[in-house]
Amino acid sequence: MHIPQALTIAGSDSGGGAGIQADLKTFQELGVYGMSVITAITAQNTAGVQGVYPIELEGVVTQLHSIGDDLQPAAIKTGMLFSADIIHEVAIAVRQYQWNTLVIDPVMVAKGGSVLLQQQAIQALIRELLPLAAVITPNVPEAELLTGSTIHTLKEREQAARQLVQMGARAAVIKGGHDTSTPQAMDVLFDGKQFHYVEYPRVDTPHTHGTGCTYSAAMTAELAKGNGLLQAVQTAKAFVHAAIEDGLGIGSVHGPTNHFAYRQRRAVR
Ligand SMILES: Nc1ncnc2c1ncn2[C@@H]1O[C@H](COP(=O)(O)OP(=O)(O)OP(=O)(O)O)[C@@H](O)[C@H]1O
Ligand SMILES: Cc1ncc(CO)c(N)n1
Repeated sequence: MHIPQALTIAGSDSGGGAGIQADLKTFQELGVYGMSVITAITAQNTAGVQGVYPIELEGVVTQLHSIGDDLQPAAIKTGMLFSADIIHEVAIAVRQYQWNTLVIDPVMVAKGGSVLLQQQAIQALIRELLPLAAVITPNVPEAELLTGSTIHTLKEREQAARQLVQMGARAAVIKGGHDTSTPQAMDVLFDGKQFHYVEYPRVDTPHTHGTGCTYSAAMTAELAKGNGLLQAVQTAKAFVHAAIEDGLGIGSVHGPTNHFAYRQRRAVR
């Protein structure tokens, strides 16, 4: 039996809603065998981030080699990378092991404002990792920092997606989760040739902890199965929308999404 395999390189979220935990749950729900390289431990819950503890560089490098020397992930995603040094080592491993289907979720700050990527690491992300990306999935504030442009309108989002491709990514998805001015949560995909618009109604809920991680992990899982990018983005959008809509009501503040929801809905159909 062939099981598609995927790798996440990201931070641990003790609360289980974002980071490595969200990624592995999403891989499993979509029928993909998940592996992980942990870059940092965060002490985190639905109220916020209580602590960030980066893994020492040698520990990250050894994990990368443990995977690359033995296992063959068909798709890889990055989430919280924290430092320029970690980004540098990840870029070396991506090239060495020819991890060509790379999804970059350029995680920079948690929803409560805690720093998950050091300021001086943004340039390393742009220079070293972005040119290796099959797709990069920033939200609007992340896209602004990566491109150096302010983004208010749809035209500006399209321009930013095009610019990220000019900067070396093969494709870019600019997410619309932060734009509460429209009733639709619309994401713009530029695949290097064309724009595609993937949207679902915005869900009025405080329980959106880990949406970005879950979305990019679902995309990675679908790419690991051999699906094309547009199909992967569409399935990922359906997955994260179900996860937001059927929120679990766990924790006291910004609860996690429901990683079971997409599979459970399909089972009852
Ligand atoms: N309230 C909502 N209702 C419906 N869809 C949403 C909502 N919030 C976010 N989304 C969708 O969830 C996906 C993840 O986007 P989001 O903008 O939340 O990512 P993010 O800000 O990177 O998340 P994170 O804070 O977890 O890093 C996108 O497809 C976005 O459109
Ligand atoms: C570990 C981790 N990665 C990513 C995010 C962004 O949601 C988070 N809150 N925590």
